[in-house]
Amino acid sequence: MNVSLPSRAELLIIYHSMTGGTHQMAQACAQGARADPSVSVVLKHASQTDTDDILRADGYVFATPEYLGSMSGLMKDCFDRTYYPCLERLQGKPYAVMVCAGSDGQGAVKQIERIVTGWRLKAVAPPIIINVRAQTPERILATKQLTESELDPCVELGAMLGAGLGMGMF
Ligand SMILES: Cc1cc2nc3c(=O)[nH]c(=O)nc-3n(C[C@H](O)[C@H](O)[C@H](O)COP(=O)(O)O)c2cc1C
Repeated sequence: MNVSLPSRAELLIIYHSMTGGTHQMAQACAQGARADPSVSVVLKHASQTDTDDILRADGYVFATPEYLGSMSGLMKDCFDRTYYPCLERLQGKPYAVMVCAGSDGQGAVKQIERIVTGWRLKAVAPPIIINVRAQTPERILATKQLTESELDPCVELGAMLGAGLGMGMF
């Protein structure tokens, strides 16, 4: 007899990072979400994320660095490749945004919010921006090491999304 188990809700965390900060944020978020074993958590680099990944998921975290006042080029490339194939097919799914920035971060948040408004996604948490206080070329290009307390909000965001998806709350 074939017994098909109900499929687990999936949280897709899409990230890009050049000097490590956003990657750590995305990993912390995944760690928080994995506290709920009923949810499948997929952590994917933006360059490896395609339309099928996005269509399959039940909720999203978009994690990007802020570069030159906007999201990173590879994160934008991910939206460029998937925006129209996913249009009208994601209505009402929950999302959150995380940005790692040198001193600002608002530009990247605004851009992502505009794009996913087109997808009719539903924001379920305020954006998280971590500022690494990097404003000289040396500090900007240095590998980032975020502290546990800086990353705590990312873990909490993941836990909230994981629990919410697990319970079918969104
Ligand atoms: C080309 C470039 C442009 C940047 N522009 C901005 C910016 O407009 N605003 C800002 O707050 N930080 C800016 N930064 C700083 C980065 O956001 C910061 O270094 C952050 O750690 C990047 O995330 P990552 O460590 O995940 O790569 C810039 C960094 C680079 C390399």
